[in-house]
Formats: sequence, structure tokens, C-alpha cells
Amino acid sequence: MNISVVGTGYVGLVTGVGLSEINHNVTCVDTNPQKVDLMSKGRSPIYEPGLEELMEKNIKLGRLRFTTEHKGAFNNSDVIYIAVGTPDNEDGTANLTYINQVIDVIANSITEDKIIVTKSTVPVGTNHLIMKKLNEKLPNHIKVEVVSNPEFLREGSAIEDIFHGDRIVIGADNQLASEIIREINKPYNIPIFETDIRSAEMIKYASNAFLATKISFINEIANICEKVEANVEEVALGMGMDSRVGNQFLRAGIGYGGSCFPKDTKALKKIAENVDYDFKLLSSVIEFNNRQQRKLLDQAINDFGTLKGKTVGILGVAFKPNTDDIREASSLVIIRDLIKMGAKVKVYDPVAIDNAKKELPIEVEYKNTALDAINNTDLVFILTEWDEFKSIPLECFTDSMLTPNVYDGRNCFDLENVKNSGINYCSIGRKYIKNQKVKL
Ligand SMILES: NC(=O)c1ccc[n+]([C@@H]2O[C@H](COP(=O)([O-])OP(=O)(O)OC[C@H]3O[C@@H](n4cnc5c(N)ncnc54)[C@H](O)[C@@H]3O)[C@@H](O)[C@H]2O)c1
Ligand SMILES: O=c1ccn([C@@H]2O[C@H](COP(=O)(O)OP(=O)(O)O[C@H]3O[C@H](CO)[C@@H](O)[C@H](O)[C@H]3O)[C@@H](O)[C@H]2O)c(=O)[nH]1
Repeated sequence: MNISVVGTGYVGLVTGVGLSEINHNVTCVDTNPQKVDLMSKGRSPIYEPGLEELMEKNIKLGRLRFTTEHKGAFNNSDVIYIAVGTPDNEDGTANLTYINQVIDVIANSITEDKIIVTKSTVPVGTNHLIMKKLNEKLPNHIKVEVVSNPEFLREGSAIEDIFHGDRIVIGADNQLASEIIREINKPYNIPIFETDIRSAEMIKYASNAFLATKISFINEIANICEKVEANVEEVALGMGMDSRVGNQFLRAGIGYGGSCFPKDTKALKKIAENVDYDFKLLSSVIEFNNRQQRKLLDQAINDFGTLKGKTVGILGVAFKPNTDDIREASSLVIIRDLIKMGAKVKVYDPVAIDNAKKELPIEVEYKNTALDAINNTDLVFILTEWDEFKSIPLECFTDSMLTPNVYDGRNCFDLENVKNSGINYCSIGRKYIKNQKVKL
């Protein structure tokens, strides 16, 4: 099948690469010429393990190409996938500017019937609006069918997810369109769930909101564990053995971030509000997560009175390991506040430094190694659980910090090992340890 994919962020690029790998002819279109140039050479603009190898392979085989020209790409394709961003507006609603731009460019470009597949996460009702707008704008002899095909990949394991995901959701009103999209996806050999368009749109938001709720739930349990001297990791293991609970998404930490959970929870709350439904549970999840992101910072302020003038090392800016994405990362909240308070901040991340430089205040100092970021600091925050950080010998903290105060937001170290290390260690949901009260 000949396919165009519009937008080459995480979803568009991985979708294009995945479809080419299962033998479709794919043209990815993006408005950003620098990105298109880079991708045409087989280079990925995002850090995603395994992605470049597949890009190179499929470009060589002639099944994957990149362009800035929508019209040519669309008219050589049977199906157009939309994968542009749907960021949040200030009020939390989904911003459909890029979707609307794509509607216009499709309406001005196509010369025959097409199937449009929406990969972007869009509020319930949007796919019907896309179909209505397109059919109004297009000449009478050209018709489009719109199919909702939400994406569930996770950053950092996108390649694994695209080929081994739990399900592919196809929401369609038109049976023929649904069958064509099912056929396109068949080689993935992943269970396909066919449903109506609105339910498909809701499945995406409900899934993300549910996972965000699960994380917030374990984080609240973690906060109680600290007070009753239980260990949240043990609790999560014990809970997860119940298959009704499930053992995933029970890692306690400093809250969820990323390009999806924060914006999609807010958008779902707004979707509910628009039909006069007060989604109280989700509002509380959002509010709680905002507090949890600051939890260790508040703890440090509480411990030391003020962090003004202190030298602080930061390990990890990415919102999770194996990605260079820093969108809505808990690290951003903490680093910005530290700078505002007058702390001196030294930051290290294995791959996200370039993105951090674009986002963070200019006062932040960037280091080339974890050790450089730790060296001569009064306290260290661990904000992403990169494997590299988990293997730092504990002596590095005691030997090179001015005072070994470590605030570990991702529970990277075994408590037993830390206990005898001489580190003043604070983690999440595990008994708070301070060997000695050190005033900075
Ligand atoms: N990032 C994820 O892990 C993930 C996972 C599942 C679903 N989603 C959803 O997928 C959608 C895309 O997310 P993303 O993170 O990949 O987006 P992104 O914002 O990182 O990238 C979007 C890309 O679209 C391009 N673009 C914008 N307008 C265009 C146009 N008119 N024509 C061609 N290209 C255009 C931009 O240049 C950019 O490269 C969102 O709705 C998101 O919620 C994202
Ligand atoms: O037990 C856990 C699991 C995750 N997180 C945090 O939750 C956030 C999101 O993690 P994850 O879901 O692994 O990454 P994303 O790439 O944001 O993927 C989510 O968002 C995507 C975009 O919608 C969906 O496609 C995926 O299915 C969904 O998992 C990160 O900050 C993680 O640190 C935790 O704190 N504890």
C-alpha cells in the first residue's frame, strides 16, 4: 500500500518507519526542512533506541522517504496518516491548530478519494469534524473517509511497542475503510480492536488517564509508606502479583511527566467539563502530580531552611530514561525553582542536554559526566532513572560532594547499600534515612 504520514515527531516517524518495515511504501511529510533533510540521510532527530537502524534499512530498500511537499506525497498515496502534534492550550483543552492546517492542505491537494487515518491524540468528536470539514471543502466528486487509529507507543521503547504492542485500535464508521486499515496493520500480528470512531478516540484518553491515575495512586501510597515506615517497592511487588492489579506502572517517584500524560489528562478533564461532567478523580490526579513533582525540592528546603547559594547537582533531565525528550519533565519544575531560589545548578543527562539548553534558564551549568555534576556539590537530585546513574559507586557521592546529601526521585539505589554508605539519602516511599543531621 502507498501511504503518506503527515508530521514526523515521535509518532509520525515511528509510524512511518514501522509501516515501511512491514513492506508498505511510505512517504513522511514534515514542514520542517532541516528535519526532512536529516531524516532523508537516515538520521533521526529524536533519540530513540533502534530507530535509525530501521530508517537506514528502509530508505535503502526504497520503502521510506521524506519530503516537505504535501501535494506530491498525498497524490501518490492511497491512505494519509495524520500524526501532527496536539499540544495543550492554556486552559487545558487540546490545541487543534496543526490538525486544522493539515485539513486545509489535504483539501487543497488531493485529486481523488482518500482514507485519512488520525494517529494524533484528538478529543472525542474531532475525527467526525475532520471528515465534515474535508467533505465540505473538497469538490463534490472527491470523498474522504476518516479512521481513528490512536497510538499507544512509549518513548524510549517505541520500536518494541510498534512491533509488539498489546493492541491496535481502529475506529471507523465505514466498513470498507476499517477493513483497509486492518489489512495495512495485519503484518504486525498484533490483536486488532475494531470499534466506532468516538469510542476509539476515548480509548486513547481513558488509557492515558488510567495509567496516570495508577502512578499517582502508588505515589500517594509511597507518601504514606514513608510515614508508617513501610517500603513502597515491597508494597508494589505484593500488589502487582494480583493479576487484577497488574505489576506495571507501580513505580513510585516524583510524578509523571512527558509529552502525553500531563496534556492528555488535562484534555480529558476538559472533554468531561464540556459535557457538564466534573471528573473529580482526574482533577485530583492532576493536582496531586503537580505536588509530587516538587516533593523532593520541598523536602530539601525543609531540611536545610534555604537552598540559596547552595551548589546543587542534577542527574537526569529527560522525563524518563532512554529518551532525550524533556517535555513536562519533573526536572524542569525543580531546576527552574532552584535557579529562582538562587542556587547554583550543575546538570548532567546522558542524551537530553541539547534539549535542556533550549528550555532551562541560562544560569544553569551543563556538565559532560555524572561525576562532574556531583563534584563539589552540597546536594544532588536524581531525577531520571538512567542505568548509568544506578551504577554510580556510592563512594562517588561521599568522596566528591561537599556534604553527601542525595535526593533520589527515582529510587535508583538499594536502601540496604545506602544505609552504610555515609550518604544522607532521601528517596520515595522508603524509610527516610539521614545518618546525621548536616546543616549546610
Ligand atoms: N510522543 C509520544 O510518545 C506519543 C505517543 C502516542 C500518541 N502521541 C500523540 O501523537 C501526536 C504527535 O505527537 P508527537 O510527540 O509525535 O508530536 P511532535 O509535536 O513532536 O511532532 C509533530 C511534528 O509535526 C510537524 N508538523 C506540524 N504541522 C505540520 C504540517 N501541517 N505538515 C507536516 N508536518 C507538520 C512538526 O514539524 C513536527 O515535526 C500528538 O497528538 C500526541 O498526543 C504521542
Ligand atoms: O511506574 C511508573 C511508570 C511511569 N512513570 C512516569 O510516567 C511518565 C510516562 O511514562 P511512560 O508512560 O513510560 O512514557 P510515555 O512515552 O509518556 O508513554 C505514555 O504516553 C504515550 C503518549 O500518549 C502513550 O502512547 C503510552 O502508551 C503511555 O505509556 C514518565 O515521567 C515516567 O517516569 C512513573 O512515574 N511510574
